Amino acid sequence: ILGGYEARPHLRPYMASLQLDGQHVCGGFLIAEQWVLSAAHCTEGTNGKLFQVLLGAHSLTEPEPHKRLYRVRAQIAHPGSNIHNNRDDLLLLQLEEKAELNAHVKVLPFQREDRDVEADTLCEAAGWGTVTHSGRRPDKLQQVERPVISRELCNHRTRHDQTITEKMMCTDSRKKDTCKGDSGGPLVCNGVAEGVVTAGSRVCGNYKKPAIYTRIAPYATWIDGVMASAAG
Ligand SMILES: NCc1cccc(Nc2n[nH]c3ncnc(Nc4cccc(O)c4)c23)c1
Repeated sequence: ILGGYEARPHLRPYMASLQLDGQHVCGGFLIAEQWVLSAAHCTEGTNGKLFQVLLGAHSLTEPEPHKRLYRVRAQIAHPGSNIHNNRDDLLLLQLEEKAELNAHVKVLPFQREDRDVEADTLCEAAGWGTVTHSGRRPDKLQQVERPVISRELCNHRTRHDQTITEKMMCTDSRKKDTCKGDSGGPLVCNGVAEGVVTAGSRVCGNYKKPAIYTRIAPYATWIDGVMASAAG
């Protein structure tokens, strides 16, 4: 997160850190007791290795009550996701067991009504992604508030030039923005997860490249289907 600030500890008890060999790679969030939603692009370069999921954390390194690392039973990327574009950039992770819910570990509801969030709506992104252009990584969860911009503006030829589909949304990226390692985290508007951070052009903090999110509502049926079929 560029231009943000340290989150109030455990005020975002749904936040997950997707880790490989103890290293934060991507964000994610708890959508059900045994399921975390993140971004398919997060599996790039992981060589098919399964993530471990850190829940209940504020600091990535300090011991904290209710902080716990979960093994992953399955990672299911949306069938439409691919390395060449940002379309269908969603990843479902089934935890080895149900997460123990408490004050620091909670499920975040996601939007099921497929209607665009109005432009200028203030939403929040949070993550343990880089906090400087030189790539400094924070130990504690960061957050930033960003206004939604219209798809029309985001698709302008000087911005993302007609690549933003009706299954994506954008926020202004002037100075305050998501960045490397924030992918997979939720964009929360009025307490509901409306989008999942996708890297897009990978540019951070430049108003010419607004931040892009995969809207969740269009994928509610897919998400429910995967969770139902793997249940049991
Ligand atoms: N703001 C959109 C967004 C959301 C999520 C991730 C991203 N960026 C990135 N995702 N993956 C990356 N691998 C390498 N570099 C990256 N961005 C980068 C790194 C240093 C300085 C800088 O200005 C930008 C990214 C960008």
